[in-house]
Amino acid sequence: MLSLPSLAELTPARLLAYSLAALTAHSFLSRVLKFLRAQSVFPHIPGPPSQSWITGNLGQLFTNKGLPFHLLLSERYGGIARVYGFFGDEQLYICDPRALHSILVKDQDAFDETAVFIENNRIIFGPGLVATVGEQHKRQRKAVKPVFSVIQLKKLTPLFYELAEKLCDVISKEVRGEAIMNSDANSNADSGRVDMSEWMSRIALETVGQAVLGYSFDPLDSRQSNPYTAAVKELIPTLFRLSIVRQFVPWLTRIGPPAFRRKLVELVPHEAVQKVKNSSDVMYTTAKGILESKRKKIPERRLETEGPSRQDIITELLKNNERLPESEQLSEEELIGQMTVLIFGAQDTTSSALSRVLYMLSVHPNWQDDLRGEILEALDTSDRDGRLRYEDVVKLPLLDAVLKETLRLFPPVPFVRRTAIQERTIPFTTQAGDTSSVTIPVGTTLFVGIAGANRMESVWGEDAKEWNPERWVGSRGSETAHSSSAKLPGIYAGTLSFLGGSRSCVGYKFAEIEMKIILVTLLSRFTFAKTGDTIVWNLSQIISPSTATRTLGDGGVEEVEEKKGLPLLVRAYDSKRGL
Ligand code: HEM
Repeated sequence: MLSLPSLAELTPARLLAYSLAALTAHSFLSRVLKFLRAQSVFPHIPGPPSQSWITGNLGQLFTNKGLPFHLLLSERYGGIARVYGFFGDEQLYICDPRALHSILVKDQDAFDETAVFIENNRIIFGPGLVATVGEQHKRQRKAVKPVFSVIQLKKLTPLFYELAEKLCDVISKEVRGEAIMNSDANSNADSGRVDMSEWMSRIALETVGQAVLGYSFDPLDSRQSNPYTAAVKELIPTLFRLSIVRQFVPWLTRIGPPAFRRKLVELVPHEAVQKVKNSSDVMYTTAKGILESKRKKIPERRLETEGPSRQDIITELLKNNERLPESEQLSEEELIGQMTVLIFGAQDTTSSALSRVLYMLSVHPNWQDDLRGEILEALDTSDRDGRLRYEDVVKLPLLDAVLKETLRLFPPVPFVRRTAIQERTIPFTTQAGDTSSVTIPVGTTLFVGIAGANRMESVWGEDAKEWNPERWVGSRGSETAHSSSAKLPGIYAGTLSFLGGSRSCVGYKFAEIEMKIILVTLLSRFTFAKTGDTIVWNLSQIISPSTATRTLGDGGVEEVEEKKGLPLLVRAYDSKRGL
């Protein structure tokens, strides 16, 4: 029989363990009661049936094969669909431009990041931009935004080139090595099979490491990666695997002091939880070390004059921070938080976008040829030793079109979530094209369907689901930019790929110029073609490519084995022969 402990047996640890159990049971029971009692909060909003009475549609939304389900929601149910969370909790999946304008811009103070997002990020990254809300977030944005100015990005342009050129040199070596191995085997003897997503991931981390922290994580010259690289790479997929468990983090953070919670996490016998804890520790310790070394240089005023770190973003941030009134300054922990968050926010997103561009160009060789032609012509007329100026790179029309179209159709972050912190009635357009509205009660979870919104026919026209960079070129380009009747509230080319409003991507201009310089450099030196592999794009909060191989397993059952990567046939481009 279960017996209650006597008072003397109630040690602090036991008390906390009982509190945790009581809290979880209370939350579970109140949700079950709500589920049993509830009438629909959104009876007029269509949506898919719940898959499970415990996890609703969460299993379909948070799986690495979930992207088709995300896209299906807007295709089948229009701009607003009802989906289910835990125990019948009704949530809204929103792609409608007017509704999104309310949520992200007009009524943005009424809709904030979810507690799950904030609390998880606070534990993993510390109190940086993605782990704060309200006034604290506003204060941090004010301090961080200026360090991504065009002036600062222009200063970083030589660094972007330096790293892109280094990347080309190592890829050249790899291609030559592969070509020698293939020389008597096939007709592609001068091309090599190269995993371009691996290289895009490494260049993205090295670029953000050097440009943001003034720190080299990966000299791009060996297969070895340092503990920080491994930590950053493992973090997003591991966190995505824990998506459903992470929903409970906001309750868990109410239990006991941080030291106790840390002990609890250490005791959890789960490989993924321990991986997240280790990644978080490595990122924190590295960022703290870098910040300390930069701080030491401040009194000696050596920050402006030292080697490659002279233009990095954290140095700028430290200098700006010193100039702010004390009440607006970022604390030490907030600065460490920004460092980790900037690296984390920049790496997988940029690498995903670059991989997708290279893949699309290998699927559409005509576009690849035209784009290379544009780049070579610009380089021919440039007097800058094989490099274009910031202003010239930004202006290349085909490059701009290819990047915009790829980010529109394949946004690396296909959705984010928000929670209503104040009740609001927001407008939307029904599937029949009528104007309607929906009242969103406090506590409702909303999905901002970035990928779905970026494919809405009402915004992008009948060819919304096609990859067609032409829509951004010439007169059609200005139509796309200006004359659409329904507009999305995004900061980048009217797409939601970098979101919009006060929590939009702070590094989008950085990402844009970085990606353009990497593409200019790669395309002027190589051609990219498809291999025979089947490429699948999986969701782990951020989209990434894998190869899928079908085999016949025991009993003749077909099995699919997936391996992360994007192999492409890479060949050195000879500008004289045009090959
Ligand atoms: C193709 C590349 C990128 C894409 C598609 C992208 C996309 C996004 C999106 C969708 C958000 C909103 C997240 C949310 O609300 O939950 C975001 C936020 C953010 N991004 Fe990016 N991003 C990219 C590159 C970068 C880079 C290069 C940096 C930094 C150097 C960066 C730093 C951040 C930060 C700090 C935030 C949080 C902003 C805030 O909450 O105030 N991102 N990004």
